[in-house]
Amino acid sequence: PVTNLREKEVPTAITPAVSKVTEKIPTDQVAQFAPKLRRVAYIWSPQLIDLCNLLPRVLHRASRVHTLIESYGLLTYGPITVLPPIEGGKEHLLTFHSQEYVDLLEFLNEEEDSEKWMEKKEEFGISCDCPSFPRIFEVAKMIVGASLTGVQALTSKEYQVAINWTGGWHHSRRDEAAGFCYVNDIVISLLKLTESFKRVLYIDLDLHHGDAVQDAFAHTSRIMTVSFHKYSPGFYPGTGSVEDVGYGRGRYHCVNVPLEDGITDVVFYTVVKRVMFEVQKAYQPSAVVIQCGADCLVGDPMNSFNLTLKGIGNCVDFILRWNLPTLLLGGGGYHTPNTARCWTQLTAVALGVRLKSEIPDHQFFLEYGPDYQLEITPSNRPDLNTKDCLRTTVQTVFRRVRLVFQVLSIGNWMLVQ
Ligand SMILES: CC1(C)CN(C2CCCC2)C(=O)N1c1ccccc1/C=C/C(=O)NO
Ligand SMILES: [Zn+2]
Repeated sequence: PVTNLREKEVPTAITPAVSKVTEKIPTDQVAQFAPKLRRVAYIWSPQLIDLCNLLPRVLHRASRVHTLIESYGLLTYGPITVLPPIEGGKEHLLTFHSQEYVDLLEFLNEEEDSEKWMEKKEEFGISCDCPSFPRIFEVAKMIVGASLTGVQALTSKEYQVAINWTGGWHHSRRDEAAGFCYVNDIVISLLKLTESFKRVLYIDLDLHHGDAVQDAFAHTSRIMTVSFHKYSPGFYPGTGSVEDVGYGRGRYHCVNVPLEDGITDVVFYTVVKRVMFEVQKAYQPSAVVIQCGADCLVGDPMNSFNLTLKGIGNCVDFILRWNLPTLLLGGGGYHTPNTARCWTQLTAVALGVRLKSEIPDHQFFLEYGPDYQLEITPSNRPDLNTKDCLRTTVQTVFRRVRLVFQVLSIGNWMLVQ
C-alpha cells in the first residue's frame, strides 16, 4: 500500500553510521572509529538521466537509480554535492576512440532507419548486442562528459569520492562497440586521471571481465587493472583467466581473478579483500576507479553470482577506507530494481551512512515489490567455487602481485640512482 506521507512526515531514511558509533565514545578517541567524513561528488542532470534512459538494454534504468537515491534523502545529506556533467565533446571521445568510429556514431545519431548501412555498422560492432538507436551519439558524449566531470571533481581535491552511475562501459573498444558498450568512458577517465595521479588503480567488480579496459593499458605500468569476474567456457567475453597478466612494461599490471557461478557475499568479499590488500601494498596507487556493475547480484537475469548489497557494499567500503581519490562507476545490471538498490547502497557506503530497510515512498515505489525492502535475499543455489580452486587462484595472484612490488621498487631505486 503506498501511503502518501507528506514531505515533513517522511522520517529521515538516513542514520549516519558515524553518530551511532561515536555517541558513547570519548571525543578524543572518536577519530579511530568514524570513517573519515568524505566529500562526495554525485554527477547528475535531468538531461543525463533522460539520455541514459534511452539505452536499449537498460531502458529507463537511469531514472530508477537516481530517483531511489533521491528518495532516501541522500542528495541533500551534508557531505554530498550534486555536479552537472560537462558537455562531452568529440575531442573527449577521440582521446581513445578512432575518428572513423566517432564519425559513425555521429552519423547514426540522426539515423532513423536502423537497417540502413548494416555492413558499415557491423564493421564497428553496431549489431544486435549493441543496437543503434536515435541520439546514440548524444548519449555517448553525455556519459563520457559525466565520468570526466567525476575525474575533475577528484583532481580538484575538493572531493574524495566522485560517482557516475551512468558510466562504467568496460567492453567498448577503440573502433568497435562491444557487449552493449558504445564508448569506453572508463579508459577515457583513466587516461585523464594519469595526468594528475602517478599510479592509478582500476577495479572491475562487474560479472563480466573488464577486457577492453585491461587491453587498453596492458602495456603500461601507469595503470594497474584488477578484474573479478565469471570465467567459464562460452561465457562472454571469454578472456580474463588468471594467466592473463599483461605484456612488456605492463607485465603483472593486469590482475585477473576468474570465478565460477554461485559465489556468495562472504566468499567474494574474502577474495576481494585479500587480493586488494596485496595490490594496494605492492602498487601503492594514488587514485582508484571502481566499476560496480550490478549483474553480479542474485536475481539478475544473468543468474550467475549469488551476491547481495552486503557483499559488494563491503568490497567498496574496504577500498574507500584507503582514503584515496576514488571514482565509482556503474556498468552491467539488468534487474533494474536490484541495480537501483545496489547503487543506492553504494552511495550510502561512500557517505558512511546506513539506510533504513523500507523503500521510501517515491515515483517508482511499486517496482520494489513484493517486499518493498532495500536488502535482497541470496538464493540457495550451490557455490561452484571450491576452496582449493580459490586458494590456488589467490596464491597465483599473490605471487604475481609481489612481482609488481619488485618492479615498483626497482623503478624507485633507479630513480634514486
Ligand atoms: C545485451 C546484454 C547487455 C544484455 N544481456 C542479458 C541481460 C538480460 C537479458 C540479456 C546480455 O547478456 N548482454 C550481452 C550480450 C552480449 C555480450 C555481452 C552482454 C553483456 C555484457 C555486460 O553486462 N558486461 O558487463
Ligand atoms: Zn556485466
